[in-house]
Amino acid sequence: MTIELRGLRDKEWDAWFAGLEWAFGGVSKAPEERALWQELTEIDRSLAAWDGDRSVGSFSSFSFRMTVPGGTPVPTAGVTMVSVAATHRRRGLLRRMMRSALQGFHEAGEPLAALTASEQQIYGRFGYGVATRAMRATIDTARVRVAPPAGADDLTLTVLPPAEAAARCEELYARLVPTRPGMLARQPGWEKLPLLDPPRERDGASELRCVLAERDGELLGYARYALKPQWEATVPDGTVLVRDLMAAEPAAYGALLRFLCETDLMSTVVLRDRPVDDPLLHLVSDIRRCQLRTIDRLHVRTVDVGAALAARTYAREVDVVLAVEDELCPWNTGRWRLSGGPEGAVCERTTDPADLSFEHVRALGAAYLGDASLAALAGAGLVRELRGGALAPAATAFSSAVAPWLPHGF
Ligand SMILES: CC(=O)SCCNC(=O)CCNC(=O)[C@H](O)C(C)(C)COP(=O)(O)OP(=O)(O)OC[C@H]1O[C@@H](n2cnc3c(N)ncnc32)[C@H](O)[C@@H]1OP(=O)(O)O
Repeated sequence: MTIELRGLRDKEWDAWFAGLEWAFGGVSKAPEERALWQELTEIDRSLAAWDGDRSVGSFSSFSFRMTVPGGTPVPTAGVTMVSVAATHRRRGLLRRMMRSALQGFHEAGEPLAALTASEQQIYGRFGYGVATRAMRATIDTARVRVAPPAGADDLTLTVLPPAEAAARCEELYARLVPTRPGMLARQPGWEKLPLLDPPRERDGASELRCVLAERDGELLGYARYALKPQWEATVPDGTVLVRDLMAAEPAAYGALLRFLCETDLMSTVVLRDRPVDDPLLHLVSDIRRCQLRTIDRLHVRTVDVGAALAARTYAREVDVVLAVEDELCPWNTGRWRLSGGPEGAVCERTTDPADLSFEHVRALGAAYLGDASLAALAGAGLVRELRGGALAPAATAFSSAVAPWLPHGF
């Protein structure tokens, strides 16, 4: 039977989203979360696959602006809500939707696409590389101390319901977005995402709380967290579950981490979605008792190689010819001269011989925000040095002083 692929219509959203929920295990989202995803869905960027009157595939994207090295926000298609019904899987439906979407992003002038994946192994074949990683720390606070931060004496900490502080937290978040490649500027509606706290999903934990760090009334950091009390016989053994922690200065960061780690009756603090260069690595007394784990987070695809490479800056002067092969986005295939440095760059087609070859376009996505080093990618055979001496300076140029980071999925 022929599967019809077409744009989603408003009135079809429920059936379309129900198909997505079923593909993700069949548990419906809590009503408030479902309502938020409906509000956030950009209908005109959503694809639906129909087998007769049955919705058998979903695909959407958000019109994000992502911080790239240099701090500029760049239009980025945030691929999301991807599913194919179990009855129709592995017949190329996702590939069809992806091809059609990438063509659309290209025509709309969005040089980048990005996603957070349900399974890491799905998207490399479509040219997405792992561009940011997320660190999780499970801190044994009975053994681990956080040193008192310098400059924190005049900070005030206040705990209150997250909704009461939401507007001020969003303001601080917006100030921090340009400071890390990978961060996404939040559009209207997105500020509700970190506040979602459906009671049925708390699994024995408290409702969310927000702790603010302020100096003379100025907000310098915040953390949103829940407490999960537990007792081992008569010994308190609770957990602090940290949803997010953002700080504009080291003293505020240190004060918040110390506050969370010193919560009475709690013996574990779990921080998820931290950058891989999180300051906690240097503040805790015993890193081995923090059970660090790193996973892939943001997968990035260069939809338009020339525009994408020209949109970021480079850590040092670079003048290099890159050879790219791109089956899914054939407009990228060819040779590109990238020249520029810390102030900006241009990237144009050339017929000059290539210095570096990207054996798979996903390597370009992995290196784009500065997380994966070109040298490491070359070590894995994904980048090839065609002119001796070209790799090392290009690897330095692509690097980022701070680890790229996205503190949430979408
Ligand atoms: C950004 C996001 O929204 S992430 C969410 C992704 N969705 C889910 O995980 C929900 C559950 N899974 C599904 O709905 C489906 O299995 C999907 C969407 C992942 C895949 O859809 P399909 O239509 O089966 O994929 P399609 O047939 O186009 O496969 C294309 C290729 O990807 C491979 N592939 C697809 N899914 C997977 C997977 N989960 N693991 C490994 N390989 C996969 C296929 O084998 C095929 O490989 P090939 O190019 O070598 O032939």
